[in-house]
Amino acid sequence: MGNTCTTDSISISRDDKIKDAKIIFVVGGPGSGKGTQCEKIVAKYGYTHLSSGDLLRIEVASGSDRGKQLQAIMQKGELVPLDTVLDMIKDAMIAKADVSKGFLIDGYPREVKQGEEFEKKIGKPCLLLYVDAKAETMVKRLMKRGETSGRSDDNEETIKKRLDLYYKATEPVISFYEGRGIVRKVDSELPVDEVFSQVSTAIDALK
Ligand SMILES: Nc1ncnc2c1ncn2[C@H]1C[C@H](O)[C@@H](COP(=O)(O)OP(=O)(O)OP(=O)(O)O)O1
Ligand SMILES: Nc1ncnc2c1ncn2[C@H]1C[C@H](O)[C@@H](COP(=O)(O)O)O1
Ligand SMILES: [Mg+2]
Repeated sequence: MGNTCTTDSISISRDDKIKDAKIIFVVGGPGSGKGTQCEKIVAKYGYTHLSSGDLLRIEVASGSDRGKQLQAIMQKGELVPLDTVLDMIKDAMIAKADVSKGFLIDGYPREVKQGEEFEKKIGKPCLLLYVDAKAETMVKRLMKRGETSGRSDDNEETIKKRLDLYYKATEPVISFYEGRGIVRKVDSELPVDEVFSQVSTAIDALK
């Protein structure tokens, strides 16, 4: 049997390890505050934070050929191929499955197709946290972050492309999951702790 890890007495497929995992999608525009809120969720609830952007940047930092290709795409503010990012998330989930209380999937899905493929290959989310902020606020935050982040996409030209793509490709994801009744919107114009209070209410309401 492929894709299997064997112990002394039982065989557990890699997919089985995450099939019943608690999954929370964290979606919002670039610079809306997804990563900031995820850090606070980790501290309070002990969930595992997996940011698709961070996973991609790790690959870029490795200097691999694949990392170089990814860097070129991200620098332009475009989306990397679906299979690449989904495989990275799945591998990271499996690696943490034995110790994880639940997964925060930050920055994914970026388009409806990504959500559909995630559900086919991994499982269904129980909540979509929608971190909402105005375009103007997001641009200001990213320009400020760009002074120290070292992120090659935190510059005016790429920020504009990331924002355009967010409105075109990612906002439909929110409508898609609203149809399922699992979207909880938080107002990320507010100070971080006030946003987190709304986030906590949404998480505490989960069974
Ligand atoms: N509620 C807030 N009020 C003020 N500043 C905030 C707030 N939330 C986040 N920030 C700051 C922290 C960062 O410097 C910047 C972007 O936040 P961050 O959490 O990194 O966004 P993000 O993860 O959604 O962006 P990206 O999509 O680019 O990864 O804004
Ligand atoms: N889910 C994703 N699909 C395609 N491309 C992605 C995804 N998550 C991140 N990326 C690429 C494209 C983004 O502009 C950069 C940075 O992501 P971020 O969430 O802002 O850290 O990575
Ligand atoms: Mg982030």
